[in-house]
This record gives sequence, C-alpha cells and structure tokens, in this order.
Amino acid sequence: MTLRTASLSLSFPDLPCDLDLLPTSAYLVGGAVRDALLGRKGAYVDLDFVVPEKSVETAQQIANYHRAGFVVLDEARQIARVVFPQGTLDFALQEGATLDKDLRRRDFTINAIAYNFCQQQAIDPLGGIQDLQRGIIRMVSPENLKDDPLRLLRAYRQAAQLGFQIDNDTREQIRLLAPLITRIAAERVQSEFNYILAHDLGNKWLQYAWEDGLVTPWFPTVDREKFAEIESVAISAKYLVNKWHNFGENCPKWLYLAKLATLVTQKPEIAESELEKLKYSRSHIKAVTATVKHLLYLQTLTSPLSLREQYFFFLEAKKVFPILATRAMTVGVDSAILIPLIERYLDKNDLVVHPQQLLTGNDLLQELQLQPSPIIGYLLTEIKIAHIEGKVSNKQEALEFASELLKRN
Ligand SMILES: Nc1ccn([C@@H]2O[C@H](COP(=O)(O)OP(=O)(O)OP(=O)(O)O)[C@@H](O)[C@H]2O)c(=O)n1
Ligand SMILES: [Mg+2]
Repeated sequence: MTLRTASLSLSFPDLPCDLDLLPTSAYLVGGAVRDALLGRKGAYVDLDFVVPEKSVETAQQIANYHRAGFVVLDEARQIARVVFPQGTLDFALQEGATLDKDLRRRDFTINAIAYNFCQQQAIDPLGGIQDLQRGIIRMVSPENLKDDPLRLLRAYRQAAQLGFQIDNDTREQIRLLAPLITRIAAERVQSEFNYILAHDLGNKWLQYAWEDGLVTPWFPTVDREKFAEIESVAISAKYLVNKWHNFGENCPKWLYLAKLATLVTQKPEIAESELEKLKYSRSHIKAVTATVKHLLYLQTLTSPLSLREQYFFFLEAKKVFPILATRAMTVGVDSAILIPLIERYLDKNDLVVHPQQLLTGNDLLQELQLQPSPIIGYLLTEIKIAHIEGKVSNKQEALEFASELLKRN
C-alpha cells in the first residue's frame, strides 16, 4: 500500500510545547491537521498525536519538561494527555501495525490526514485534502461508521461547524445505519447535540439529521415545524438582546436552552425523561422543564394577568424567564400578555418581579402577638401583594393591613 504524501508546511503558532521534544515518528492527526489545512483557528488548542510506541512515556516526558499537567486517559489503548493552560496534547499509540492502518480506522477522510513536523509532510491515504478543498464530509467506509455509530451524528455536527456538505453515498449509509445511534453512550450523543445547537448553522444540520433518523430516537415528537420554531428562537433572542443588556451576556446559554426546550416533548414530565435519558445535568433539566410548564400556562391565557397573578407567575418563572420569553415569542403568545411581562422583567425596580419585604415574620409575631403558624407565611405574601397593588407602602401600613386581614378571616 503506497501512502499518498504531500510536502507541506503547516504552522501552529499556538503550539504550547517545544517541537524538539516530539519523537520524529510522531504524527499529528485528526481535527488539528484538518483545521490547520483550512486555516481555521479554535479558541482552544486540542492536538492529537499518534506514535508507533511509548505514547504514555512521551506524554510524561513532555509534561515533565514543561511542568505541565499529565493524565493517562485510556490505559488499555495507551492514550495520555499533557495539559497546558492554553490547551491539551494527546498522545495515542497508533492503532494497527502502521500509520496507514490507523488512519483508515477513522471516521471521515478529512479527519484521516496525518502531519509530521520533522519531515513537514502530510500523509493522506484517503484523499482527505481533496475533500477538504471541496468542502465534503466523506466516510472512510460504512464499516467504520458501524464500528462507532456516534460518527453518524458527528457528520452533521462537523458539516455545521465547517460549513461543509455530506457526500451523498455517505448520507445514504447514515440513513441505513441510523438506528445504531441508540447504542451509543448518551453522554457522547448529548455532546454532539450541544455542539449542533450552539452553532449558527446547526439548525439546518439538525433538521437533516432528523430527516435521516438520528434525532427521533432521542426527541420523538420533533417534526418539521420545530425547525421553523428553532429558527425563530434565534430571532426572538436577538430582539431581547437589543432590549436588555443582561440578556446579551448570557444569550448563548439561554438561546441554547430555548432551543432545547423546543426540541423536547411539550409536557414537563416527558421532557424531563427525554433529557434524563440523554444525561443532561439537573440544572439544565430543571430549566427546560420549567420553561415547558410555564409556556403551557401562558398559552392558556386569554387576557393579561392581574398583578396578583403576575406575582405568583414570577415567583416560579423568574429564574427561567429569559428562556421562557424567547420561547413564548416564538410560539406566538399574545403580545398583550407577554410584552408587559417582559417590560416588568427588564425593570430592576419592579416590585412584582422583585417584591420587597416591608416587614418580617418576627415583626408579625411580636407586633400582633401571634404564634408561629402557616398564617404568618400567608400574611407575608398578602402584604407583598398589597404593596405591589399600592395598598400599603411602609411597615406601619403593612401591620395595619395584616391585622385587618386577621379580623376578616
Ligand atoms: N468517533 C470518532 C471520534 C474521533 N475520531 C478520530 O479522532 C480524531 C480526533 O477526535 P475529536 O477531537 O473528537 O474530533 P475532531 O475531528 O478533532 O473535531 P473537534 O474539532 O471537535 O475536536 C478525529 O478527527 C477522527 O480522526 C473518529 O474517527 N471517530
Ligand atoms: Mg479534536
């Protein structure tokens, strides 16, 4: 088997380690070679090296020399990582007897190019450089997709990230193999979905992945309309960013959660189990299910909420309000209902969203000579609402209001 080689000088200005420490037989592989050939630069250095022997020892030596972090990632496959503040270098033992065999076990041709720093030479047995030039994601073989079905989803994620197309035969194979995606550890699937959701072009590729059968096993109620909704989620978020400075800061996170809240079944318990299956964190699950729940509520309303209703609404919905507002705009909740809520939320001094306590439970116990009981909580709530409604404005008035309430009940 002849290796297709090309003399090439790739530059890695952010390389955190001394090149002289690399064994001459070390080859850079995977995403770093692909991205360098494309002139793409990530925020984080993530370099994968393949060596024919002593991968763990090599990593250890480089870590020692630079006083960098060192961790063995996979004892059986002899993969170790050197950790620098600006990124990581992974060293793996070549899989198979030769580098060529190692490259032929990988997912796509564009990811199966190796680069040797000493010889300044690229090894490209599968025509990856040509595919890079054409912007095509092409499988190495159907067997390789079967070997690790996460690769099915990686195709769409990388197409989104690189602005590439998936080759027709590859997409055909992916459709055939799509049911295998359920065999993959949920954490790995989640991470691919997260990349896709976070990317501007992600929606289009998520829709293709859905058309090809890779989304339904995880989000069974997704249909074509959902993708139109996800598209407008981004537009709603832009509207909110313009209105609200704080939203801008957290926009990527909220936007991503609003997209996730679009994908799940619009019933809180079912949404919860879908996200649990994908091993989402408790805080993500809580945010999404609360969004689904409050959205259903807003959709049932036929007229604006009273101040009292708004108080109870924000008590529960405040934490997820930006996500909820993004979703609510998307599904067309009546603006007569929604806009006043948004305006309120944007006002830092708004009493409905940020109710003030004119007095404490202890004040009530002492001044009105009460015993501790649930009545205290009830009174405190009613005082807050009376304050919002402009019926009381200081501690004295609040006490009088509370004793009136007690007399009436
Ligand atoms: N399921 C996978 C994961 C990875 N790889 C191979 O391992 C390399 C490094 O993997 P990873 O860092 O996960 O992906 P990258 O392609 O480098 O993409 P990213 O920019 O996300 O790091 C890939 O390029 C590919 O050659 C693979 O064949 N199959
Ligand atoms: Mg990588």
